[in-house]
Amino acid sequence: MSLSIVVNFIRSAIDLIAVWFILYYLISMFKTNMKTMQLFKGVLFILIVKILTSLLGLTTLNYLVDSIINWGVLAIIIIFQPEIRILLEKMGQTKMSVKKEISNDEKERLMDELVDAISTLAKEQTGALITFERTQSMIDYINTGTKINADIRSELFLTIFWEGTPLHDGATIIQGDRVACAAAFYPPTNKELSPKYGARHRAAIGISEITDSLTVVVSEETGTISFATNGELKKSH
Ligand SMILES: Nc1ncnc2c1ncn2[C@@H]1O[C@H](COP(=O)(O)OP(=O)(O)OP(=O)(O)O)[C@@H](O)[C@H]1O
Repeated sequence: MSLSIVVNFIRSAIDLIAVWFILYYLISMFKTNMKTMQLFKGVLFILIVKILTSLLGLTTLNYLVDSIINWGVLAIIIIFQPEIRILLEKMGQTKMSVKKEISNDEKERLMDELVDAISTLAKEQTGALITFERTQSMIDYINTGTKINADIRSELFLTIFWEGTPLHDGATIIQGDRVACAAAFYPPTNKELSPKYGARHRAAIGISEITDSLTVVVSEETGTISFATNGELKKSH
């Protein structure tokens, strides 16, 4: 008898700890993404209403909440398809396709090219958005732009972001030692930002909320260089 009580207690404890871990994991993944955080709050609200309507016996309201839940699941899957994919990728710790080894000399050359490009863009006040792919694949966003697959060269960035070219609108994505694309479109953030930040900075923060990438933004208005990662924008000094 007492053994079954102990077994039941252990079972309940494992159950609770597992739920706690799942919730903690989901919240820590969602907290940098306003869109998914709002969804999370919405789902929590509906669940609370569902529990209350069941407890209080409010049958009509309960029926309404049930319908919202049934259709809502389908709507969430459709609306949040990209986020769900990223979530599953993160859970499975899916890494990018096999990375090419880059020698130290080559890394140094790439750095010089990038520093040269970004400082020239800033000096000339040419607006730019350059994203570095990290562990999560950026392929969905590369597909929104024009594929380039070019070597990293300072002149290439100056050409891409020159206002006279159709490619200057949007973001350039770097995968390893290659410039994968130009003119990519990012979902902008919904965060409240200072009015001095427009669509370019919103796009940079937006992509950093849903991927682990790093984005460099050069402001056309001020020539300021900023970096967006993990849903945060930091100005360079
Ligand atoms: N969702 C987006 N994805 C990618 N690029 C975008 C997006 N929205 C805007 N851009 C880029 O930003 C440019 C407009 O920037 P805007 O002037 O509105 O932003 P800003 O944050 O005020 O930047 P700046 O300081 O350079 O003026 C567009 O021409 C386009 O190149």
